[in-house]
Amino acid sequence: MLQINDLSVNYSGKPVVKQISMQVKEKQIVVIVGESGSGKSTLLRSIIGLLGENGTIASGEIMFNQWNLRNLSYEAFRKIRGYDIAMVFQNPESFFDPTMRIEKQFYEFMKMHQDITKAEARKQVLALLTELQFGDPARVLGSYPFELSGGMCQRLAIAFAMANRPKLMMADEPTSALDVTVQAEIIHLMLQMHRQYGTSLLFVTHNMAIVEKIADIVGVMYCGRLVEWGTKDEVLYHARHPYTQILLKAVPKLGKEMVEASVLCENHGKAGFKFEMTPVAEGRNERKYFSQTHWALLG
Ligand SMILES: Nc1ncnc2c1ncn2[C@@H]1O[C@H](COP(=O)(O)OP(=O)(O)OP(=O)(O)O)[C@@H](O)[C@H]1O
Repeated sequence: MLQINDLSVNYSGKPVVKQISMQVKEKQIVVIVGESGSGKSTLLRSIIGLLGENGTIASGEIMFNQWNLRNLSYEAFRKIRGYDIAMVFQNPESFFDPTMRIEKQFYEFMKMHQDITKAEARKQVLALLTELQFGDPARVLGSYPFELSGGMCQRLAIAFAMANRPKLMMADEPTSALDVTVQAEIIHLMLQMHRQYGTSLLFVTHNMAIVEKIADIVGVMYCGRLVEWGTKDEVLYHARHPYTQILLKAVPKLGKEMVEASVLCENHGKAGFKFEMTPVAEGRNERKYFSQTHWALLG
């Protein structure tokens, strides 16, 4: 679905993303990790065509289905953005227009891509929010962004991104500005979208717990390069690049002193998340131990 070949990106002539090749297949979840400043956000922004004034694609191609996104006109790109490819950003509050009620913002967005009436948009959005277990969707639609919490705004931003049922949803650290319980809710919501609609996800995070929880494929960026690429198990348990090995070692140590957490995340929505902490016995299955412990770091 998304195929990137030999992509290099500069800011004011300075290389920031260097010769990256990667792909996201249908219904796949790809997670990109890497140190701060390694170019993760720039990679996502170049895909969606939002590099800003001083950013340029120096070489390479970005194929999305039949389109080479580099060659598209502004108008053609605008049609794909928000319809076939959607993006969720880090700070939910800045995503919405503070002067407009949420309902109007959904309508304005949806009518950019669909021939739709206000009433039909409202019906569809109410159905979507109900499906996503928003309590009192009508009240949410009637609110201004400042009347909603950061977590609610981010969940809405995801619903917003899903309003046109994109094939690919990209998310740039969508949880880092939120508290840990809400972080878990956001991940749960994205997984729900993925399962329900088969939406592919391309996700940037610093949080290895999220990698362990959701990734099919993991890419590791270092100094603008994609230095590791493979299935989650390949990267987490058989990392080849020294940077990945260091990154994994830097994750809070898995020792006897750590606790295991049973995360009842599938029950989320009604009762919220619960973390049940019990001591870990020595010799326990390492994979399960890793997964649950790290996921617990979210909470
Ligand atoms: N608009 C810009 N103009 C000039 N340099 C920029 C711009 N945006 C980012 N950079 C620089 O490009 C490099 C890559 O930034 P980018 O935000 O893509 O990294 P990142 O891996 O997403 O980092 P983080 O994890 O901290 O968000 C950094 O050195 C950053 O300072």
